[in-house]
Amino acid sequence: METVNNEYYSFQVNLQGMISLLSEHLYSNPGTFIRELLQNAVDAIAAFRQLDEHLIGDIRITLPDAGPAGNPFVFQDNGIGLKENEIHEFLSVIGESSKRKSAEDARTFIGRFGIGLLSCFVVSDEICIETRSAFDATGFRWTAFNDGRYRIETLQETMPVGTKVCLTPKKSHAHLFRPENFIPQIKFYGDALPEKITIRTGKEEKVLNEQPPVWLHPDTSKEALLQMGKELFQTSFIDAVRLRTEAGECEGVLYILPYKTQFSARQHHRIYLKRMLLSEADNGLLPSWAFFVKMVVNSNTLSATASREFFMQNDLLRAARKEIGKALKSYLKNIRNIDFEIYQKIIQIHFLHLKAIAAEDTEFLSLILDDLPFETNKGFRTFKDIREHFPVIYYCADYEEFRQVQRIAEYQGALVVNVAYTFEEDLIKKIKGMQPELNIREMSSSKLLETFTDISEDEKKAYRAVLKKLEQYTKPFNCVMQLKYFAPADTPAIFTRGDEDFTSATIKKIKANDNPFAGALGSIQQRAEAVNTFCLNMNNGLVKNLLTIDDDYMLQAITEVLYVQALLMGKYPVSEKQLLLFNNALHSLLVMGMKNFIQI
Ligand SMILES: Nc1ncnc2c1ncn2[C@@H]1O[C@H](COP(=O)(O)OP(=O)(O)OP(=O)(O)O)[C@@H](O)[C@H]1O
Repeated sequence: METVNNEYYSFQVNLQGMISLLSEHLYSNPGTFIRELLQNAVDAIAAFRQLDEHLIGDIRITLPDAGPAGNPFVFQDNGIGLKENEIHEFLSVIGESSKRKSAEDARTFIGRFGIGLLSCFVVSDEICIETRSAFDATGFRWTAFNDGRYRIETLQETMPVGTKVCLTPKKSHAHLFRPENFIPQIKFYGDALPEKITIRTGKEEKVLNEQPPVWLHPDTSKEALLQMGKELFQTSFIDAVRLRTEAGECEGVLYILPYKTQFSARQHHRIYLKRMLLSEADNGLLPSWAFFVKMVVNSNTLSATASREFFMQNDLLRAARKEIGKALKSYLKNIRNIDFEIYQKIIQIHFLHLKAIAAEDTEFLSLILDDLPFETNKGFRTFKDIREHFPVIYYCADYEEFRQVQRIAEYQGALVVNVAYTFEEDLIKKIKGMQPELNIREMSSSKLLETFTDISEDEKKAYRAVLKKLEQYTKPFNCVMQLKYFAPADTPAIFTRGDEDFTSATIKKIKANDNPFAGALGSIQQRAEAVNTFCLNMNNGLVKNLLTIDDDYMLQAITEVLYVQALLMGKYPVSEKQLLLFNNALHSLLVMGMKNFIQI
């Protein structure tokens, strides 16, 4: 293929377009220039420190005065500065950076893309930089305009080694330079920096980071770390765990939250890169199961993306995450022996997250299993309590199933565990494998129904008349009457809600399983959609006697009492109307009893 006119052309960069791209898309907040200036100053000091290891970093910021004749905005460092050729090479070429000459540079410097300085154009139409290199006696002034022009002058006056950035705030962004906005931002990004940051407003001068961050000091007590966590996140954490990784050279503190969190909840953290704040998002440093943790952490060797708001998702980050996960697990494994009170608090609040971990870690599971609480039809119980008190441990892996089954199980005195979360089902199966001596069985409504036996054809004939009467009594409650044999015999009746039990779905399921019981359920299926079921237990002596009673008045009263009693036993809400019915029926029975009418 031939080029038109046999010529090559160069791409042109529209600087205004670049600025708007950076300000509106890449950098999420207009205060980004503060972070970029700070980071350039820190990098310049780090570069100088390679020549003079005793250099004490000094960053001085002057905020502009309100009046037109007041101080301009100046951001000054005592870093390595720039020679004239470096000004042309690095400052004046977008995308060029002096910080990626060697592999070692990535360890030393935060910047690498050569675009950070452009963020100053978001807040100022002009950038003026005075700089003197550590290798030069002369200083230079570089003035750049947002239309792409720049100018270099030799400074007549002497200046110390370092760099001074002067900006003239745009009217629209002048508020960002006011002390009340600027100081919190610079503190936010620079509170952990080792370089001294001094800020001057009017005639006042103040050092912003006098104290080094306590969380980076290895001798800081747990109390002091907790206190710091409280100030930082306004939360009284359960515990503070020191953290150190080889990959990414991370160092910091993991805080255990004192409240329950959702699995999808995103926590705010404080993530630093080379001691400058990078982000409050977790950035993939925490394992996916660690939702109950907040962290303050600094990494010396992970890499930031160009937006400087995230870490690059690479192998090093993954290795660091693995180490953090390991450290957290090892803490959880040990805390039981170190501080049982803290351990119990963690279990009580974060058991769901711990179960998720235990489902994948057998050693961890065996350590905490007995203390883990499970939701059962008899309330929350620890596994120890469950295995000690119930010879058979039933479980339901589906919440709807659990809701259906728990009531019937309740009548039968059985214990059913709700393992609706996927990892809980995995967990219970794992426990089954680990402790085969335990009788752990899956339960479902269809399985429970299978334990109910229909009455015989002869019995149906014999009880047809009385059943008709009973149906009339329960009709106002939208109830289907049934006579079945089921355990335990001392439960006279059970109630199940139409949408919970004998639904067409359940019946379909039983049919699909080729269950011989399905035929017996056929008649119910037609009425199944909305109606409730009131099922009398033919194993129960009282029920058997009830069916032989001739007195309609008494038959109705006993039926109504049994009905409300079944509601109560199944933990269904009892309406005022039903309670009134119960009282009236009981009253009738008492009256009849007193007249010595009851002979059962
Ligand atoms: N305060 C400073 N002292 C010395 N050199 C500086 C200073 N600020 C900027 N520079 C020079 O200007 C270059 C461009 O700076 P810029 O902030 O645009 O990008 P960077 O810091 O290299 O990379 P990044 O875009 O990742 O921040 C730097 O590589 C550095 O050589």
